[in-house]
Amino acid sequence: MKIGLFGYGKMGRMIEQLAVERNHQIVAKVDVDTQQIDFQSIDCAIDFSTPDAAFDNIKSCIDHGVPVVSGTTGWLDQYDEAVAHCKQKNGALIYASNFSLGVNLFFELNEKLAKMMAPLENYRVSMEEVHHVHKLDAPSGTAITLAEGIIENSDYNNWTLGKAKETEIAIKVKRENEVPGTHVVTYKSEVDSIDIKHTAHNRKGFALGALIAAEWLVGKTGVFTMRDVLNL
Ligand SMILES: NC(=O)C1=CN([C@@H]2O[C@H](COP(=O)(O)OP(=O)(O)OC[C@H]3O[C@@H](n4cnc5c(N)ncnc54)[C@H](O)[C@@H]3O)[C@@H](O)[C@H]2O)C=CC1
Ligand SMILES: O=C(O)C1=N[C@H](C(=O)O)C[C@H](O)C1
Repeated sequence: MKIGLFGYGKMGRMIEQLAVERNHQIVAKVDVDTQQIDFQSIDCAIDFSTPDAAFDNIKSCIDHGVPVVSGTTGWLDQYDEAVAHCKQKNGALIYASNFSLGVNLFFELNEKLAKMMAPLENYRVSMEEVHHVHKLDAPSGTAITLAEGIIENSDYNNWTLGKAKETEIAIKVKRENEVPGTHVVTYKSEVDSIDIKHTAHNRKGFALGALIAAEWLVGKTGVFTMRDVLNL
């Protein structure tokens, strides 16, 4: 497959490395200073850029008939517009806040646990996410997906970075050194706590998941999630 990388930073470079191992070709490396893009040469675009660049990148790929795998976080206020645009143009799009296979299993576990905990009034849920100091957005996209998974399966109705009201999930954000990404969901009562935790040891899992999504997406039209890709 001929891949166009949109964003040639930490993730773009990691995807390049794994893509070559999987016999793909990188035909475009688009970054902030790129002037011209040969869309016709691209079978699938993979966008790991910045919150303010992602939507325009996705839109122009769709406008040029190029399927897009989007991993950039922090742009979701424009997600519905991207979905509508993709459907209108008969394009192909997958967004995931986290492409790692482990995290996608963690998302499923989180929803199941939320359902089990919902009737137990003695427990309160909270979350913590830890990332490297270069990260532009907070909370992480993954933390937002986890919070949404709890909200869909319980009486909680919102998340907050501040002091949580009765129906809100408190998310604590930490930025430390070069941490690739750690997420913890905690249910705490007076007598005990239940924690579920995912720790990324490096960026390979994110990159592999994005490549698997790209391989799956080519030849399809529509808006998809990693649930579709992994058949969860
Ligand atoms: N969904 C997932 O599995 C994961 C998502 N991410 C997200 O991916 C994004 C990128 O992460 P990193 O590679 O660590 O960041 P990075 O800062 O290392 O790379 C981002 C790159 O995008 C470039 N860029 C800026 N404007 C651009 C534009 N208009 N078009 C194309 N490129 C542009 C920057 O110059 C930089 O090289 C972040 O939003 C991060 O949260 C990161 C890891 C996993
Ligand atoms: O910026 C990162 O590095 C990461 N971003 C994603 C997020 O916001 O959840 C995924 C992963 O945690 C790494």
